[in-house]
Amino acid sequence: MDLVTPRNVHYNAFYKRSFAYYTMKERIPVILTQLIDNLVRNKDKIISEYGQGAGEELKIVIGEISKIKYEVQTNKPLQEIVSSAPDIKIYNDYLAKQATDDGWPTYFNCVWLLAECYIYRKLYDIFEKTNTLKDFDLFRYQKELALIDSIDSIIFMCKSLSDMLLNEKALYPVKDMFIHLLKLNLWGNRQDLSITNGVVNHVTGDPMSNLENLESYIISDHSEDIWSAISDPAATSQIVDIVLDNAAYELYFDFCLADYLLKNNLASKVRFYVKNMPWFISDAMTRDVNWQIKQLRKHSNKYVSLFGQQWDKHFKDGSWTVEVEDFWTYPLDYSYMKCLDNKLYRKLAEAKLIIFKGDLNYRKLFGERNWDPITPIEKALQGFHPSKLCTLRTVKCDIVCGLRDGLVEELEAKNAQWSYKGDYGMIQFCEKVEQ
Ligand SMILES: O=P(O)(O)OC[C@H]1O[C@](O)(CO)[C@@H](O)[C@@H]1O
Ligand SMILES: [Mn+2]
Repeated sequence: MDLVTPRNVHYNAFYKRSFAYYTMKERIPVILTQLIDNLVRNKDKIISEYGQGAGEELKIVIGEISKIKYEVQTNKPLQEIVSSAPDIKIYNDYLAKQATDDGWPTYFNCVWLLAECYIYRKLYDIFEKTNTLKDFDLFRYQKELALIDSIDSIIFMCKSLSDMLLNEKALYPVKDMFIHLLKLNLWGNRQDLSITNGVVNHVTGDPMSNLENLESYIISDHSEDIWSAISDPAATSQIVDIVLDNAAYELYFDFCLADYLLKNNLASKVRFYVKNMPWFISDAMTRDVNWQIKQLRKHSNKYVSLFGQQWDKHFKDGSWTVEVEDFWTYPLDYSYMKCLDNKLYRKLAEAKLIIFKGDLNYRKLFGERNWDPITPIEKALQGFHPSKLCTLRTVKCDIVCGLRDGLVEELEAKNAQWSYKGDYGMIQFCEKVEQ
């Protein structure tokens, strides 16, 4: 039995020495069990909001989630999804494409990205098929709790940034502060809820004070190149696109970075791309963005509420927008975008810089293959070059590229599972490559 994913091949839970295997074997069953527990625990709350009929439908929903768990644990084939939702054809066609002479893909013998996305898509499908719970976001309570549980750190940050972002007093040279904010933003990605299997961490302390200690954990740092791109006086576009990842703590830092871009004329418009369905537990949807702005705006701490008001204004006057696109919840890596969603590809091409947040975006950018870690980023993007782009990602799985020769071996010698916990960060940049 092969244990290790061959070079350049897609990750797949078939290879036991991979995070894909660990995800299917250990993480997904725990995540699904916790989901069921949460639904049972919040049953009364859900019924009070969605009506009596929701009580009966919750039982069906719970049965369906248990069925997915059973099918993962017994390595069943990923069946076609029966639904008229427009993205389902993409799923079913891609599933059919993965079928081999050995048969249909199964959870433990399938491209990892497809298997994991399929589970989240199936979960949404269960709710879509109800009468009363179509709009219910099964991860909503966890996302909301995540903001409440990180508010201490957010208060610290709002106070520290108030001179610069509320009163427009320069504290540092523009470039230095941009790079600080980039790094704070990177570490915000540690707080995703799927790596903790849905458990919300209490985040405390001043994030600024820890920044220096974390410097040695950044294993690839192209901050200088990102600065050059964002401050390029010859740039013809003043749009910056942020392909969001997680709501709550991470989203707070996305707002800080975006505000800084506006304040310093590094952008005149920031477009935030959200998910169109509940996704990988903590990923931000439109509702999460609106809810978060509202919570900040009405917070009792004066700095927090001033920021909330300012950001609300950015959305109201159109300098910030929330963009909903279907592609982000397809089971496909980004090399498919140009062909499959050329409109989105061209939209991204309007940006001066595209910022991709988080681990899942990293997997999708680089095709989720077992690259030699020194593979140049340009190559690993496999033709995805809509504009200048960067990724801010804490490492939560084995996919890496663009690293210095020998680095991964050094990290592995320290801890064989160095890449699994989000301890390390990567800030990588790629120029637009003309094709
Ligand atoms: O929120 P992020 O940073 O995309 O992280 C979530 C990802 O990390 C993992 O836990 C490991 O890659 C995946 O399950 C998931 O894709
Ligand atoms: Mn996420």
